[in-house]
Amino acid sequence: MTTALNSQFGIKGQLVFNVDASGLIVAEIDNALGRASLCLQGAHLMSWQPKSQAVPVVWLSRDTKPAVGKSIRGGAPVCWPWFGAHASEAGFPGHGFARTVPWRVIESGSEPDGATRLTLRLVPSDKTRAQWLHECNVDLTVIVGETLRMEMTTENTGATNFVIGEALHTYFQISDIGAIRVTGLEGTEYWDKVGGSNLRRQDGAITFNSEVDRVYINTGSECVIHDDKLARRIHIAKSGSQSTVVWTPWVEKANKMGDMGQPDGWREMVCVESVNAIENVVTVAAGTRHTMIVEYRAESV
Ligand SMILES: O=P(O)(O)OC[C@H]1O[C@@H](O)[C@H](O)[C@@H](O)[C@@H]1O
Repeated sequence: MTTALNSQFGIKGQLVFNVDASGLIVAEIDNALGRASLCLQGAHLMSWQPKSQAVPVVWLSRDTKPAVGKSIRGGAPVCWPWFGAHASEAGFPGHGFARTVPWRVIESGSEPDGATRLTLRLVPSDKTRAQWLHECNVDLTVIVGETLRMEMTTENTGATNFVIGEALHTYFQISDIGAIRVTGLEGTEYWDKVGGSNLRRQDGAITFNSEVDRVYINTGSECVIHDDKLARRIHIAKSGSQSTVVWTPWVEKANKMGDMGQPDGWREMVCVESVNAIENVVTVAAGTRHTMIVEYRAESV
C-alpha cells in the first residue's frame, strides 16, 4: 500500500509513509530539525516537535482513535470549505468535510536548511461533490523543521466565484490551561460563542478559568502563547487569515466530548486557530487562488 508512495515521495532519512493500526496512511517526518506526523486522511498534521524542545508543541489527545471517515482529536484539523456549522444545511458536518476525506500526496522535497516539505491535495469524490459543487484544487503544504509552516491554497478552477470559510484548527501543547496566557488580540473584537453569540472587545491578554470559544475578527497579527511553567512561548504568525479562534472546552464540555484524554487531557491543550470565518469568509474568484499561511515557532525563555 505504501510501497509506491515511499518510492515516489519518500526521502531517505527524512520522510517515510506507514500504515497505522486503523489502516490509515501516516507520513512520518524526522530530520535534523524536527519531527512530525501527518495522516493522509484529512491532511491532518498529528504531531510536531522541534529538536530544540523537550515537549511537543502540537498536542494530540491520548484518547483519539484514528478511524476511516472520522476526525482525529488534536493536531491540526483542516476545516474547509466552511468553519463551524454549515450556513443552511444542518446535516452537513461541522467545520466542513476536508478533515475526514482522503487527500493524496502530490509533492515532497527538502528545503535548503534541512526542513522537509510535503504537499497533499484533497481528493474529490461523490461525498465531497454532494456538499460542494464548485471545481477547485485544495492543497496543503507542510514544512517541518525548527519551525512548522503550513500553507493551504484554494484554487478556483471553475467558471464562477465561490465563498469559503476555513481554518487550521491547531491544538497546542501547554503545561496547564490555568497557567498560560495568550497575547496578540488585545483591543480586537470577537464573537463570543459561550452563552449565546455576542460581539465583545478583548481587554488585555487572554487568560482561562472557564470555557472559552471565541472568533476574533479582523485579526491578522501574530499571537503568542506564554507558558511560564514550560518556560516557553509559542509564536503563531500567519497571512491570508483574518480571523483567530481561541478555544478551550473546559471540564464539562471535555467530559461530554469523551476523546480529550482522561482524566484531564483538556487542561494540557489550547487551540489558537488561524481562520477565515463569519465576516472574514473569502471569495475566491473564478480562475484565482487564495492562500492561508501559518508559521509556528517555539521559543525557550
Ligand atoms: O469537536 P469539533 O467539531 O472538532 O470542534 C471543536 C471546537 O472547534 C472550535 O473551533 C469551535 O469554535 C468550537 O465551538 C468547537 O467545539
